[in-house]
Amino acid sequence: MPVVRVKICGITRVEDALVAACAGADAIGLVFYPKSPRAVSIRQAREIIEALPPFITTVGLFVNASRSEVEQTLAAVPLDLLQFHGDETPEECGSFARPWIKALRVQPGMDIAARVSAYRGASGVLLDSYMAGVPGGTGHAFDWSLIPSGLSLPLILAGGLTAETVREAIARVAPFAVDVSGGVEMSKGIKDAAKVKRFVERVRNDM
Ligand SMILES: O=C(O)c1ccccc1NCC(=O)[C@H](O)[C@H](O)COP(=O)(O)O
Repeated sequence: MPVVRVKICGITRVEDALVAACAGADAIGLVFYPKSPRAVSIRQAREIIEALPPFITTVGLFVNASRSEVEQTLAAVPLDLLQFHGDETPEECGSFARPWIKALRVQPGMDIAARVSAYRGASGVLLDSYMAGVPGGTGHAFDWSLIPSGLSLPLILAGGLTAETVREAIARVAPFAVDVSGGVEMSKGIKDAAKVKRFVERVRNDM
């Protein structure tokens, strides 16, 4: 069975980043979207990244941010990968000389394969739940049967995953990686160490 990578998104505290790293997560997500309850400042982001051990990918998440906002963040924070979670075009996403992934929010009737193909410069595509007025971190799953097979980019599955559902999700969707936020929290932006550990264990199929 191929290894499924794990990203723990919406990290706001050094201790939660360390829990994720020690649990075996491959990546952490830092939300640079001021309206999010999980938003981090430049200073917070730097402190979190400086505390990390090596080999953990740091992902900066943006929602329709201006070019200068992204550039200022990149100049101050050592991010490995950008995640665009809004209406950014492929050209905008690819204009920062940094690897990037694009989040798409799945709705019935959407031509997922065509939307994914449009972002061909991406390192991967993250499929997330659609909820009107909420750009991400909804805590809700979407209908995985809508995902076509043979997508042209590595698939990162997100949306309402928990330790209880992630094995079924992997079995049904066979993603390259899974992404979780709300399912490993005790409150918005505050991760629950036991849930983080359990989630990663379940992905690794250790328990
Ligand atoms: O977390 C947020 O508040 C957020 C706000 C705006 C855009 C994206 C956001 N989060 C993205 C994620 O945390 C995940 O990539 C994904 O949406 C899964 O979240 P969840 O359903 O809570 O597991």
